Amino acid sequence: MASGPVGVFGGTFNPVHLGHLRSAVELVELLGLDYLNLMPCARPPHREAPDCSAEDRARMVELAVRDEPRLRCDRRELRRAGASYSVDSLAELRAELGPGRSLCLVVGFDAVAALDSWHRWRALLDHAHLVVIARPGWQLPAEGDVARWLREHRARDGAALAASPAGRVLVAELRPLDISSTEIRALLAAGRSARFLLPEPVLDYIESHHLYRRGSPAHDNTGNTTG
Ligand SMILES: Nc1ncnc2c1ncn2[C@@H]1O[C@H](COP(=O)(O)OP(=O)(O)OP(=O)(O)O)[C@@H](O)[C@H]1O
Ligand SMILES: O=C(O)c1ccc[n+]([C@@H]2O[C@H](COP(=O)([O-])O)[C@@H](O)[C@H]2O)c1
Repeated sequence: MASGPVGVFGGTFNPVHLGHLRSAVELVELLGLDYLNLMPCARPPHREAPDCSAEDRARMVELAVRDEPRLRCDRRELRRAGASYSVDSLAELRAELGPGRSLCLVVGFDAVAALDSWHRWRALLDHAHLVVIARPGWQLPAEGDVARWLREHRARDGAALAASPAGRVLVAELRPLDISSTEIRALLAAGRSARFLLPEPVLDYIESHHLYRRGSPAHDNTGNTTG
C-alpha cells in the first residue's frame, strides 16, 4: 500500500484555472506527493457565497484533473453541513490516513495573509504541514502573529515534510502565473474570451451551463437557483 506524502489544496475554484493546476503539478513533483486533492470549498466561511454552485465548481475541478491521475477532486466539503472550515477537513483526512502519513495543506500567499482569521488556525499544524505558495502580487506577512508562527515552524526543504506527518511550514516558489478566477469571471461577464487561462473542458462546461455571463442565474452554494 502506498504510504508517501499526500497533499490537499483547498479553494473556492470559481472557476479552477491554470494558476491552480500548474502549481498543483509542480507541488506533486517538488514534494514527491502520492497525490494532491483539490478540495472545493462548499460554504466559504470567509467570503460571500459564490454565484456559482459548489456542485458546478466541483464538476469543473473534476474535468480539469480528469487526465492527471496525481490530481484528484475531494468533495468532502460538499458533503459536510455548515461552514467549510479547513481544520475540520484536515481532521477528517488525518483520521482517514492514520497518524503517521505526511499530509500537506497548500495555501497561496493571499490566503495566508489572512490566516489568523481562520477557524482554529493554529490547529491546522496538528493535522498537516502547511505549504505556502508564492503568488504574483502578494508577499508573505513580515510581522504579526502569522509571520512569527510561520517562522517558528519553518522547514528547510520538502524532505523535512516527508519525514514527519504534520507540524512544519514550507514556502515554495513555483512558476508564477498571474491568473485569477476574478479576472476570468470578469472576462466572461464582458463577453470576452478566457481561453488559455483555464482548461478547455472547463471552458466548455462554463459555456454549456451559461456560467459567469452577465444576467446568468445566481446560485446559492448548495446548488439551488436563487434568482
Ligand atoms: N495563480 C495562482 N498561483 C498560485 N496560487 C494561486 C493562484 N490562484 C489562486 N491560488 C491559490 O489557490 C487557492 C484557491 O484560490 P481561489 O480558488 O480563491 O482562486 P483565486 O484565483 O484567488 O480566486 P478569486 O479571484 O475568486 O479570489 C488559494 O490558496 C490561492 O492563494
Ligand atoms: O477554515 C477557515 O476558517 C478558512 C478561512 C478562509 C479560507 N479558508 C480556506 O482557504 C482556501 C482558500 O480560500 P480562497 O478564498 O482563496 O479560495 C479554501 O480552501 C478555504 O476554505 C478556510
